Amino acid sequence: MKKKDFVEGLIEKTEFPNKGTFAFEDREITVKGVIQGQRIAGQVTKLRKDKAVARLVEVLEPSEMEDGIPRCPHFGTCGGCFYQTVSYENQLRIKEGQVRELLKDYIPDEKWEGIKGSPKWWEYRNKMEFSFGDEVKEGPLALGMHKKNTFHDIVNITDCKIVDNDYNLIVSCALNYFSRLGCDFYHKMSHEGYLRHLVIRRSEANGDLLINIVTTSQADVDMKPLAEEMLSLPLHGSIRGILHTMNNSLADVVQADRIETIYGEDFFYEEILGLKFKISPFSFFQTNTLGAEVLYETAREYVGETKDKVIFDLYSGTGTIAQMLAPVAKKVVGVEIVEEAVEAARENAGFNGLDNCEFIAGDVLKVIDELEDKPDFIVLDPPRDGIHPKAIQKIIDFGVEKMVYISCKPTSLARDLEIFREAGYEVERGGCVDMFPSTVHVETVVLLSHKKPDSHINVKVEFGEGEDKVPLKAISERAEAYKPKERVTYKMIQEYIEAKYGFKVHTAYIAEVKRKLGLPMYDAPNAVEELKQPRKHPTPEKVEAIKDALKHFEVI
Ligand SMILES: C[S@@+](CC[C@H](N)C(=O)[O-])C[C@H]1O[C@@H](n2cnc3c(N)ncnc32)[C@H](O)[C@@H]1O
Repeated sequence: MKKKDFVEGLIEKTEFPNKGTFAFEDREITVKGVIQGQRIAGQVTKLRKDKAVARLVEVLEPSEMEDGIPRCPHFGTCGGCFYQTVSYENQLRIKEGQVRELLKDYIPDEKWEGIKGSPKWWEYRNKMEFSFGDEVKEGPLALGMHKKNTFHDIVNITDCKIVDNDYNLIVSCALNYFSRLGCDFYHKMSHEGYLRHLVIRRSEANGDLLINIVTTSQADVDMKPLAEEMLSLPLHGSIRGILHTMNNSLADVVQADRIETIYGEDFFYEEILGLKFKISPFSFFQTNTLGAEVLYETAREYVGETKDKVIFDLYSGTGTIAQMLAPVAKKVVGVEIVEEAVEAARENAGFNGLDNCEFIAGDVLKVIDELEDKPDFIVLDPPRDGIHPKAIQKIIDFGVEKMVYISCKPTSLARDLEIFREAGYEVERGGCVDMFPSTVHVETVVLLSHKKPDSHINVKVEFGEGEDKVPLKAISERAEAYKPKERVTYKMIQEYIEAKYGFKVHTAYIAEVKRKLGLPMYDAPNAVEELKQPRKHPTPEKVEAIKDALKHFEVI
């Protein structure tokens, strides 16, 4: 086999999010963007001894899991949905299987509680970010989603099925307006051009819409006529506000240098589990409102009894979880990095009549050191990349008995669970909630609990000389033998090695040698370092020196 060769095979299994493998000649071939059971053709891009990586060229035969016709005319070209040909039941089966496989070392079968589906499979999104660009290089202006497997090309969206049709009408209206005016889109490479994104948010509770047109300030276009055209569209819902955000940053993210309200207000209201939330243009809110109710109910069940407890809601967004728990807790403290979301959370707590919530703006990693309260319980709901390893260590240092971790990326969760496990936490309950039908994404919720002894036994003894009595001398001898040894730190090992061998060893190397020897890792803050440098390994000379130090300190 050579690079660029064409290979063919039946996808035997896939791992999250959609990476499949099949056997070809004597190699295991990995290919992205496939479904278990598909027969595919690929082209080899990387070659190793008994493995290869291929790029998907064509799906030759569908999988047995694919029993539907895609609803959306953009399916296949648009980079948004992936599973439209798969029945919803099978989508859940695939996602659950992938998460189970990924977390099998952390969640035993008896602790796994399955996957819960989204109440709505279509038109479920309450927010969509469309991008301006072109469908082909130098082509006419386009507005829609990124094409599958590309960063630059856009597919015009006219009939997206995972949003309400109001979104499609607004997108077409904006595209027509800017095309008529001959406006150019912002080119990421040259940083020239005007139009960047169109972000639409919609309340599931009442259909209200908030429209945000994001541009650079490289042109001066009158947005009022566009607002009037949008307001005359035959929409199901009513437009609550139309905003124009100026963003001149080089990064391809929706953020604001300046926001102008063209029409109405710069917020709208959403309802979840009977609570009301004010949502502003830049604050995080779960994108599937009804799915979020299922997620939050699952989390609430995992949290359990909250009476008289101080709860930390870390990565709190607009404070949804905090406010759901506050009515039956002593106090809830939310920490969130987006200030606007924190302001909204405070305001929301006011609407909902809650006076035992405190919301703090800042990075969890830093704010955590300044918190005055001590938590009895912690809820974690970090962004996709998971929790900063140093923040995990600080969270562990609170020493709470239980935590709930909600994750929107199971690979990040698996990485973080390793650190929690090393600190003595194990998963007591775990399951998935699907908030993103037709896409590869899925939420996972786990309840972490600090390990306790399995059981206690009571033994009655009498001390002294004579039958059935335990002599005091024997006790003192035994106590000497069982006296806990001095805790051997990484620093002690490093100093020993430097003094004896004259070189330094990284804590990550010590951790690696300890792990290979099967030693307990509860005391390993260096897991952090290890994550940062996953590819480096100690030389045999350093391994021997570390083992020697471990023997010296009677660790082995
Ligand atoms: C997955 S969302 C969860 C929000 C909220 N729990 C909810 O359900 O709506 C993650 C949140 O973490 C916030 N965030 C990201 N990095 C952060 C950090 N370092 N410190 C605090 N908040 C952060 C994001 O702004 C976002 O609101």
